[in-house]
Amino acid sequence: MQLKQDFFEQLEGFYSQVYPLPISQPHWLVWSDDAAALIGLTKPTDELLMQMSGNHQMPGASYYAQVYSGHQFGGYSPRLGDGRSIILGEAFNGQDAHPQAWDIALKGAGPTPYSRHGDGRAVMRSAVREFLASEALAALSVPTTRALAVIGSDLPVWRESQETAAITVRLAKSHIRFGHFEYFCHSEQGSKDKLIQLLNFTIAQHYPHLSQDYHGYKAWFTQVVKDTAVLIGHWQAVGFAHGVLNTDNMSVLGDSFDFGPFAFLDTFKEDFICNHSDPEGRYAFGQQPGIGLWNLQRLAQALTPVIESDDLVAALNTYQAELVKQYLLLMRAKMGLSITEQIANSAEQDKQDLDLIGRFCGVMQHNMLDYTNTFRAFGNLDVNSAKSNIADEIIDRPTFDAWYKDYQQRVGQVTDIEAWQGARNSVNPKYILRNYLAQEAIVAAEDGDNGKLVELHRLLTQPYAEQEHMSHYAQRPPQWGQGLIMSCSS
Ligand SMILES: Nc1ncnc2c1ncn2[C@@H]1O[C@H](COP(=O)(O)OP(=O)(O)OP(=O)(O)O)[C@@H](O)[C@H]1O
Ligand SMILES: [Mg+2]
Repeated sequence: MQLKQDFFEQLEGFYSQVYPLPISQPHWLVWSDDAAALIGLTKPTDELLMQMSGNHQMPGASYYAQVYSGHQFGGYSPRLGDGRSIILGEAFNGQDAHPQAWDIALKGAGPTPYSRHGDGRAVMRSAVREFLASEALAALSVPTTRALAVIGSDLPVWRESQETAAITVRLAKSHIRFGHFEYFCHSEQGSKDKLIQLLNFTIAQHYPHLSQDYHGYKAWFTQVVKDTAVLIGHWQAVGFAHGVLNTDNMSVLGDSFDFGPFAFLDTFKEDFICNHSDPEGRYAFGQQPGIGLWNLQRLAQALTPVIESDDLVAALNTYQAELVKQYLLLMRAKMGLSITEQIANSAEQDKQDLDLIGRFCGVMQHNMLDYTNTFRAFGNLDVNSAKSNIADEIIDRPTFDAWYKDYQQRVGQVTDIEAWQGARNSVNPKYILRNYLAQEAIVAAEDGDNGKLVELHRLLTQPYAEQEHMSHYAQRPPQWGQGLIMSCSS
């Protein structure tokens, strides 16, 4: 692993230098080999543990917290910033010819100038949830930040009751959020130069094919619109609810970012709310596409000193089509709706397929079916047969049967049924990070046994594989774990 310091060296005034406060009795709770490989690390050594828990200094690290603001639940917070996350620099695998650099951030490393009333810490349950969500989404090919490890400690922290602190070691291609641009537009008014400096840096680092001029800025914003649409298309298809889609939790790269009260759907419910602090459902599952656009509008507003309104609006107008395109691509694969060139270019076919998908979602909702398991059942479906075995639990049979007839007609006669089923199993996961599974792993870890956590992480790195003796992890939640709503306190 090697470290560079582009953000730190080139963007003075965009962060505060601050050192982690050491934690006592640090220990590795869980580690991701896959994430480690991204930056050329192989194993969790004792020295890395001391460095990433803030007990030893890491050679070449800079230690800083970035400043940003953001719209939270619709209202503008003029100054947020990393209140509990300290970035060490940009790490890369020195062996690669063209390495991707990843910021290393210690989330929960202690107070910073942006901590306001917070303690700068993260509790173990939230550090574990961030780790599992990052690595599970990555294994599902959903754009996301990554997590290298969780470091446990015996440091007490207070939330509703006493808990212990932990640190998630986060890897992100960038930590630049919509909120960074909002800060330099609204909170540091008159700092158009800084806005442009940040834009140029972002483009140079992450979009080197774009020019650092008006033409490039426009193209860049159009790309952010697209990447955000693609991200949300992924979430809607995989059944992921983020829970806190404030603009300070939106990465400009379109990666899933900041995992708090998120949930993967168990029972399909369009208006499912996973965040205890969101009784009105601003961030309910089905609201995410609209919220993605609302957040992009806030980013657009912050860019008005640099980009003409007409150009911003033109870019925003591409959002819906991009999202639908991505969603259709993924849903057609999940359901085995073939895509020929003719289909790919037919707006009428898009409409018909969206209707077919929507009717199926209606069936799932009405019959309270499990989202993941219902799609996984397409891998056993004899689609040539007039009788479907997708789900036994369907109560409203006539609606389903009518749907199934139309579905069969769209799919047509399948000649190689095994190949067709195999293709479904390669895109419909058997294992997802169900909230109750995370909860069971956390409770065991709080009792000093991280075995379940390690096993769950390993399982989720191969979500499409059958994995012998693991089928119990694919079960719907027991009663206590149904519709778990997480609190924001973390
Ligand atoms: N325990 C804490 N101490 C200090 N600041 C905190 C604490 N918890 C949250 N914050 C700050 O409150 C704001 C909103 O928190 P939010 O939960 O969105 O982010 P986060 O989970 O802390 O971090 P990130 O967005 O980097 O993943 C951020 O500025 C965050 O740094
Ligand atoms: Mg956040």
